[in-house]
Amino acid sequence: MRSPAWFARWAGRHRRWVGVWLFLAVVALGLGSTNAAAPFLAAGLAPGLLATLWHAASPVSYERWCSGPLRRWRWRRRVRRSWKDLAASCGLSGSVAVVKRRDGKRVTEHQVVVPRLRRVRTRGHLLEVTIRARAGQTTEDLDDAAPRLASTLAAVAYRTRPVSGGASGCTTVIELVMADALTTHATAVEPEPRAVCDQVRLGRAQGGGEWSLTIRGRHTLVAGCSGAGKGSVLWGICCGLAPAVRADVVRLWGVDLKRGVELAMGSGLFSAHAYTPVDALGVLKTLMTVIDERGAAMAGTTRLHQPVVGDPLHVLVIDELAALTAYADSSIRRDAERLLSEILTQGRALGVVVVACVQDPRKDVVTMRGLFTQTVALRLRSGDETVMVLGDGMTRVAPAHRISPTFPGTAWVVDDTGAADRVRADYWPDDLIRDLATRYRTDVRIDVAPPRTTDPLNAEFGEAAAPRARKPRTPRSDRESIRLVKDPVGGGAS
Ligand SMILES: Nc1ncnc2c1ncn2[C@@H]1O[C@H](COP(=O)(O)OP(=O)(O)OP(=O)(O)O)[C@@H](O)[C@H]1O
Repeated sequence: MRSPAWFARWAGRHRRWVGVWLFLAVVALGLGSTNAAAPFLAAGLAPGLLATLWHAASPVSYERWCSGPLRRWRWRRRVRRSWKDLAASCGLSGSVAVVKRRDGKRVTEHQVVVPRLRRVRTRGHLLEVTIRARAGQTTEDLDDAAPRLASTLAAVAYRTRPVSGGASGCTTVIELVMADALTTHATAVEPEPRAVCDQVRLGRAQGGGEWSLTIRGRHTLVAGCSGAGKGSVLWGICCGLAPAVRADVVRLWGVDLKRGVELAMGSGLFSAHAYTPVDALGVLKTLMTVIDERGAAMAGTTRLHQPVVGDPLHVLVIDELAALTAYADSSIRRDAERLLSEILTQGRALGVVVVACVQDPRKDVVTMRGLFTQTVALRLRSGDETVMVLGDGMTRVAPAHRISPTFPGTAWVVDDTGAADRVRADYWPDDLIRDLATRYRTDVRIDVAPPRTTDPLNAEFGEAAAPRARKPRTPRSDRESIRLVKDPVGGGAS
């Protein structure tokens, strides 16, 4: 037997049917005078109607109303009503001298002028304030006032963006995040069974909207210290692409030098995987072959590869890039850096993209950091690391080093407009990954193990794979003879 609260919640979810219930109840009551069964029908409909009314009057709905439309209305009203005061306290107001004639005398009055408030609107947890600069003010002045406005209105975060079109040169939108939607943990849900490869949904943005990441035509670097939640971003991408993997519109290549602990869980999604440095070189070399073949086929025809069934987008997923580029054996490291740099510079347009995770984003660890075209900055250890990952001047607008360890999966990203946004990836439980990897298993398996023979094409791998033969030591020359050769003046050298 369901509880009344359950009925209330159910009725609340289906409240759009309340009109239908009302209509049917009225019809049933109307028929009641002629049809003996009608009162019973009305009695059957009445609980649903009562549940709906109860839900509408319940404290849950009142709270939802207060935290939803009412709260948003209050935010908007506060800005509109006290705009002059807000502008003055944020340093946006100024004064102009106006000369007037009073009783035949010239009087100079000082008038307070504020930038014009063009629009105030709310979207989810976002309060958007569109401001047009007053005379003598620049959009930089408006940008500088944004943190002050955010703190005056008790906003959680803020960002500014220019307005496009019209008198855009002097108009700015200040987006204030009024409530933090990212404090709650969200578990990922299975993706729609559509083969999409352009973008994948990874989680939520701080304004309450969705966070999606573009995959096609981008190389992605996911940086974050241990426990920052790189796994959520990695599996969000792999599992989001799962329907496309099954349809062979996308092929995933996995490199996990942490003994495959992470990627082996969803191995069914990967056409090829490498859990040792030597196999990783095999994966990179095979992808270079794909690039060479595609380059030859696409030359003069198209500039961006269009993935189709059988001619897919290749996504190379590397968990802990540093294991390959910094901590591997020096000969492997050298080859890996060269091959990966080539893939990063040539692969994007040819339908070969890289998604790499790294704990330590320093240049000596990830030498090709600058070749990635988009970055996701999860929790980092210092402001310097934020600059390394997101770029100069980003510590103020996208402080990834200030993300709390209690909110794993939270990251700062820079969107296509160049504005920074705080996002949180959904969590992917192991069971869901395994289940998806079984159901969307790829039929394409590529063997990438480099042959350990003397095949001239794979000579470099053979060399890297096999332990190098030690060079025989040159016998040391006699110290005396060296001294004599170096000192011809002393005579008797020959
Ligand atoms: N999106 C998320 N939401 C909530 N919790 C998460 C999220 N992502 C990860 N976590 C939690 O944080 C823990 C660490 O996550 P994860 O293993 O992905 O971190 P990592 O950055 O890959 O760390 P490492 O580099 O050490 O492997 C997970 O066990 C999980 O409990």
